[in-house]
Amino acid sequence: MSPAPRLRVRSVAVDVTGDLLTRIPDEVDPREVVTWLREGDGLVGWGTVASVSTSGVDRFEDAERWWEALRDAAAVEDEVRLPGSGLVAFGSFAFAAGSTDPSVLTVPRVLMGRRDGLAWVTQVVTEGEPWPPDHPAELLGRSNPMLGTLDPLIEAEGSVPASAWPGVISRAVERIDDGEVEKVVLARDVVVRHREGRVVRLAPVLERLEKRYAATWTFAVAGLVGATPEMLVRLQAGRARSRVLAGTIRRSNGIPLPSEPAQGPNDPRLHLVTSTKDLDEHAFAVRSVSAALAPHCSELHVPEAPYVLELPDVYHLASDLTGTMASGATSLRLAAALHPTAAVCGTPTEAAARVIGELEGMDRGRYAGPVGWMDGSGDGDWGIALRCGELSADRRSVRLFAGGGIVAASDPEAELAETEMKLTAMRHALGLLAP
Ligand SMILES: C=C(O[C@H]1C=CC=C(C(=O)O)[C@@H]1O)C(=O)O
Repeated sequence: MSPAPRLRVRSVAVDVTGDLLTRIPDEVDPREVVTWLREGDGLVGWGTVASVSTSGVDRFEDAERWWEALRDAAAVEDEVRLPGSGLVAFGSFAFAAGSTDPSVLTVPRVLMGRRDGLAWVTQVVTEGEPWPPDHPAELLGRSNPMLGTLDPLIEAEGSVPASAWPGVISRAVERIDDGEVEKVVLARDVVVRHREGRVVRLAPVLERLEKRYAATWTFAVAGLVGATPEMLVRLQAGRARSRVLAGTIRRSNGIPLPSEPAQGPNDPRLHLVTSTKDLDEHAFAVRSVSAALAPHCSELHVPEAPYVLELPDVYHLASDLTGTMASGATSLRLAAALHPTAAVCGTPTEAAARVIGELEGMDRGRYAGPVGWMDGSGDGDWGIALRCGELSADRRSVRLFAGGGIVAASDPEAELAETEMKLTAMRHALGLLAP
């Protein structure tokens, strides 16, 4: 593991209107773009001033140790003092300890933030490096004229062809019937390439995700890009929150949000909240999150019943858990304690992870792992990397992922359809589907 450098950090309040994504310069390496956005607020940055790669079972602890050393050595001038100002690291962690894809914590050179009408720019240099010549506000005067232009892409099958997916699900249902697991979450991938073999630009993809999926967290970290509706854990001023999702039904049509009026007995939302299969799937996920959060909290509120979260393509069963922290753990440590929840792995966890390894036929990489950011106080947001794709090392292709929770009552064809619905977010953002 590389030693942590000494950093100088300054955050300055600025005026900014419009989309933060328009400020990402086109010449920036797409794997160095970092984003965490929701409804226009959040963080957008680029460049790498310091980063660490970790792997294996200690990937979280090693990253946290590096972060502590970096933070302790950094000289920070922060006139903003909001969550996300000052020294901030973005992170993305592999789903499995055995993954060949490294986990990453990275500190961007430039980070723009906006929160409740206040905006700021953070710049970071290493000790001995000069500050960039431009005033931070000048960064905000620029906008990328190529942002609306999508790259021409083509899609190919991933590790397991779609036609073979129902067979994989049937094998999972057999393992459930045999009593090996109660629930297992299985995922598949598809690969998207630049038609002309060029680098895939991420900023236009992020812009489309942010516009269409306003209720999700649009993220980019080290080439992993997506719009996740699931918050693994948010830690802010001693309060921990988690949004648990599991249980999905397709929206009947593309009626725009906000909430459609009830459509009577055929309303898919009604079907979802009364479906034993989905409620069971959801209950496993809530139990796994509350069991992992409870040891860190003096008080934990777990809702008795889920609500329906509405996204443009699907409805999910959702539960928001809130707790008062007692352990003093950082947001990253909490994310490590919670990962993998039964929303992305299964129940019991170890047996489900084994079944995933045997049936999926692929390395998930950082899909379904924690993704997010943390500031110098340890507060931060860690989502679960869903509805996402990972840019290849040569930046010319993106692997998209989608999965679903399998329980005894799961229907293999319906599970294939569910992964197709979940792939819609990235396919749309990449321009593979009509608007
Ligand atoms: C595993 C995924 O979704 C999870 C999150 C919400 C609903 C899920 C479900 O209903 O199966 C999954 O647990 C995915 O999007 O790839």
